[in-house]
Amino acid sequence: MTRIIDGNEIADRITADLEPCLETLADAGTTPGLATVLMSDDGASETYVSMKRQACNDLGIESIHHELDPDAPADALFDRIDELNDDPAVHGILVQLPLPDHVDRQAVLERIDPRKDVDGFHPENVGRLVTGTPRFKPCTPHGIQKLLEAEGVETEGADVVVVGRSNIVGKPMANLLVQKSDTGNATVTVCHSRTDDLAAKTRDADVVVAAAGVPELIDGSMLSPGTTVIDVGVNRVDVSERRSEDSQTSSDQSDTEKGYELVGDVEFESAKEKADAITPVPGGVGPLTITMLLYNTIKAASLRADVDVSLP
Ligand SMILES: NC(=O)C1=CN([C@@H]2O[C@H](COP(=O)(O)OP(=O)(O)OC[C@H]3O[C@@H](n4cnc5c(N)ncnc54)[C@H](OP(=O)(O)O)[C@@H]3O)[C@@H](O)[C@H]2O)C=CC1
Ligand SMILES: Nc1nc(=O)c2c([nH]1)NC[C@@H]1CN(c3ccc(C(=O)N[C@@H](CCC(=O)O)C(=O)O)cc3)C=[N+]21
Repeated sequence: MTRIIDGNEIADRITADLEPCLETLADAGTTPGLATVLMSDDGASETYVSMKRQACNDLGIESIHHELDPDAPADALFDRIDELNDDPAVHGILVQLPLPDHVDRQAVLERIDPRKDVDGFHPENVGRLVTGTPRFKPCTPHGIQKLLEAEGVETEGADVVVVGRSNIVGKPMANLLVQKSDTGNATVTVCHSRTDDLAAKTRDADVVVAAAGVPELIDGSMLSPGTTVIDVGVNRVDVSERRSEDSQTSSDQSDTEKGYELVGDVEFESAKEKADAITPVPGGVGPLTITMLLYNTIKAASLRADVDVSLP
């Protein structure tokens, strides 16, 4: 029987394990604060930021939110980051991506104080990760590690294919999996848009991590029996478009109301037939990303307060 991995359940368990860490910090007089910065009108970005803020409020992390007009000059964002870097109530800073075209994304990520960089995107934190001395592990790959661990999926000696080489998912995922550690020790192949014969690579894998941002790129014909499939993709696909191309698609009422449906990078129905275990979209990797953001914010606060909180 194929296991459908319940990301919400695993995320809830880790979140519950974070509660005592917050109590330890409270005893030391610290309430962690996460600043979110949104410079976009994009509906998906607004949704993700509000989910992050809600998760902070639910756990007892202070959420401090800033919005900038997408047409504002890049300097307005740099100035805001400088203020947040200097604000003692702020332990973590998350600038929601993507940013408008006129803003240099890498310059923005480098402007964030690396000790407040709870995304783990600053070059200092990337360097630490690659050299095996991580401070903040990027939330999505870290969440995937937690998910594999919770499901008892052994990475040591496993052939893992990561589809995607972005700085936010694919590359840090590959870096974590090759580390000499209990949750690493995998043999990793990183695929991307110039990869020749992707299906041959994924068919040879014990674990496939799909993070290409291409709806249903990976289907069952590209997988061997027994594979663990981790679907990172969260793609909004127009409901009417999808209905006309596939009359079998079952969309619920809420999809119709929203006008879009969430689709992963994996074609779930055919992949499920081959996989040993598979994450759904929604309800797979996404909830873990948010939980690991809370984790990193607590870590940032504990490093600053110099208090050992025994993170899970
Ligand atoms: N669940 C979660 O928590 C999160 C989900 N996401 C989702 O994950 C997906 C990936 O995000 P992100 O990494 O930011 O995306 P990017 O667009 O930054 O990167 C996509 C990567 O996939 C590669 N790629 C694109 N098309 C193909 C193809 N046909 N075959 C093989 N590789 C391909 C690209 O190759 P190349 O480098 O050659 O262009 C690139 O390396 C998106 O759907 C995003 O919404 C992202 C973050 C968190
Ligand atoms: N600085 C920065 N850091 C990020 O970590 C970051 C970012 N920018 N920009 C965009 C991507 C995407 N991302 C997601 C997080 C959670 C879900 C998530 O929880 N998804 C739910 C469904 C959400 C819905 O209903 O729309 C799920 O999969 O179950 C999805 C996507 C973080 N990202």
